[in-house]
Amino acid sequence: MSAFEKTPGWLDWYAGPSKPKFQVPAGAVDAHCHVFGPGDEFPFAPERKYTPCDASKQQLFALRDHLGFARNVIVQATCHGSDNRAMVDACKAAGGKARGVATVRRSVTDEELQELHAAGVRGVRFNFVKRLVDFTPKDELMEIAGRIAKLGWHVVIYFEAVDLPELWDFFTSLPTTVVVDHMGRPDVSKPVDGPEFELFLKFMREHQNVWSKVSCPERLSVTGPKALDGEQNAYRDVVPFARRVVEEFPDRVLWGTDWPHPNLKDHMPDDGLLVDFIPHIAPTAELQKKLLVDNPMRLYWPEEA
Ligand SMILES: O=C(O)c1cc(C(=O)O)oc(=O)c1
Repeated sequence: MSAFEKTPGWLDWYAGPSKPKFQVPAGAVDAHCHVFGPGDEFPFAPERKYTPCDASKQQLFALRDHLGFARNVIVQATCHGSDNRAMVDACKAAGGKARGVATVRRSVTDEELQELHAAGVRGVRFNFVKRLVDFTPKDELMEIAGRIAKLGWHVVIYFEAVDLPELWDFFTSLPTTVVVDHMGRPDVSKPVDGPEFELFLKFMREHQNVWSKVSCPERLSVTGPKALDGEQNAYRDVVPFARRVVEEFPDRVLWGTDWPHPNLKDHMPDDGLLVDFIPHIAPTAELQKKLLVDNPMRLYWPEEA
C-alpha cells in the first residue's frame, strides 16, 4: 500500500495495450511521457494539484519496447513539483535511451543544473495551466530561461489556447528553442481555420524557434471515437488540427504518448491504438520519420543526429 491516496476518480493507465498496427520507424522517440513516483520511493510534491497512481520507470520502458519505440523524453510531471528525482532516476536508468525535461526554481544552483545535464536533462518546463500549478512570476521564468540557454537547453511551455494572446509577448521573447505541449490545447470544436488556431499557426510561422508536440488527441477530442476496442480511427476531430501542424512545420514537430496520461476523466486510451493515430496526422513515410526520429534526435541527441 502506498502512503499516498489517489485523487478521487483517478484513472490508472491502460494495462495490456494492444500491439500497434502502425510500425514506427527504426529509432523512433516517444518525446512526451512521464513517470509518477513510485510515491513510496519518490514522494509527490506537497504543492501538487493531484495525486496520481504510481507509474514507474520499469513500466515506462516496458511500454516503450512494446510499442516499438527506441527512446523516451521524460517530462517532469507537475505532481512532483520541482523535485526532479523520479524523472532523473528514470533517465539515468535508461542507459542513454532517455532524455529529460525538468522543472526548476530560480534558487537552482549552477551545480544542480550541471547534474541535471549529466543525467540527460535538456530542457525546462514552464506551465501556465491553472488547474496544474500555482503562478510563477514571468521575471523568474525569464531568468531561468537565460541560465538554461547557456547549457543549450530549450523551454517547454504548456498553456491553454485562450491564454496565448496574453502570453504571446513572454513566449516570443524566450531566448531558446520553445516547444509547445499538445499543440497549445486547441478547442477542436472550433474550426481548424478559425481565428484561435490561426493564432497558434501564426505563432509558429513567425517564430522559427517554436516547435509543437502534436500529442494528446485523447485529451483534446470532443467527439471521439475513443482509442479503445481496436478503434483504428480514433479522435477524428483532432486529426485536421494535428495534420495541419505536421504538414506546415514538418521539421518542428514532435510526438509522444503522454503516458501515463495524467488527469484524464473520461477514459484511458489503449496506447497501442494511440500509436495507430500517427499515420492519420503524418500520412507519408517521410513525415513520419521527421516526426518520430529526425526532429527529436536533433533536439535531444544532437551529438548522434
Ligand atoms: O493536462 C494535464 O493534466 C497534464 C498534466 C501534466 C502534468 O501534470 O505534468 O502533464 C501533461 O502533459 C498534461
